[in-house]
Amino acid sequence: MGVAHIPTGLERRVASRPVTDSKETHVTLDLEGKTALVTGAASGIGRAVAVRLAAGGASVVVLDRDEAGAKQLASDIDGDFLVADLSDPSVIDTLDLDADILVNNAGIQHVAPIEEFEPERFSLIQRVLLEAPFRFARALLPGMYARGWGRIVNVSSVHGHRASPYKAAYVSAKHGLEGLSKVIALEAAGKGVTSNTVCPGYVRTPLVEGQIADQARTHGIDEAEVLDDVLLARTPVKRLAEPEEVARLVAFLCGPGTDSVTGSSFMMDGGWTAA
Ligand SMILES: NC(=O)c1ccc[n+]([C@@H]2O[C@H](COP(=O)([O-])OP(=O)(O)OC[C@H]3O[C@@H](n4cnc5c(N)ncnc54)[C@H](O)[C@@H]3O)[C@@H](O)[C@H]2O)c1
Repeated sequence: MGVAHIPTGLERRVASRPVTDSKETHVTLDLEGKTALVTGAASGIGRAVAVRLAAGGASVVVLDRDEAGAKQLASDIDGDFLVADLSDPSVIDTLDLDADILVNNAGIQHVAPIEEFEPERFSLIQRVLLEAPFRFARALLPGMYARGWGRIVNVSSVHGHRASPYKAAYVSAKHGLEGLSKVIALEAAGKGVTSNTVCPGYVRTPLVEGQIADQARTHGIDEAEVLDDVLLARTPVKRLAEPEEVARLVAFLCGPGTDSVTGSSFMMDGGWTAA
């Protein structure tokens, strides 16, 4: 995955757009005594989710393939870490897992026309984005059922609901994740366990920065044009979301008192799909 950075000038321009709702919300999360497993938590959205759940009182297990990042965050939030590469999701079955909250967040992206999309890369993206969430749910649901309480939040995407060209693997995996999340919700209904998806549009993280760089290369234009003419052109609020905004919604769905909120998808796309 590319980790190119948005050029400084551009970053300044985006940052200068006001975030009108950035004030801390006063929703208190009572997650004392709960354990949360957050995948892909060493960076971006997963990191922000792990920080927020820990602030709400949960014991957080940070899972990532990035050992240094996972270790550092676990130490910062007084949690634990697990190093696992989900490109082989069968590794999940070898871990001794138990948690009240599962946030399936780890993700990768690749942009190419179908005729140039290597099948191995297509299947890698399905494994990380779809098979791993299935295996995590399979491993954790029995414990959640036994305790009569559980929360599963799948970090999907606008692309779980609509397609863009050149993202065959990502779009199909995220559509699959939407279906998986609903099946889990139906099977878990009445057992105190919920399953939902959150569907961000564009969020300022290394993944989206890599995507900007990829698209600039594919179309032979510069990164500032990709940001303005592609990403922000689709986003009525005209700015990238911040990982912490996504984390607020994820944390709400992980909290108590939300048993009826299940089998749903929550768009967080700055108005993109409303248009
Ligand atoms: N950034 C966006 O604009 C955006 C928009 C919609 C959806 N999403 C989704 O949000 C989720 C998080 O994305 P992000 O933008 O924070 O990305 P990111 O690149 O900042 O973080 C992804 C994390 O996943 C980990 N990861 C990737 N492959 C892994 C593997 N094989 N095994 C273990 N860990 C692995 C990475 O090490 C990294 O820590 C993804 O599922 C992504 O599809 C992001």
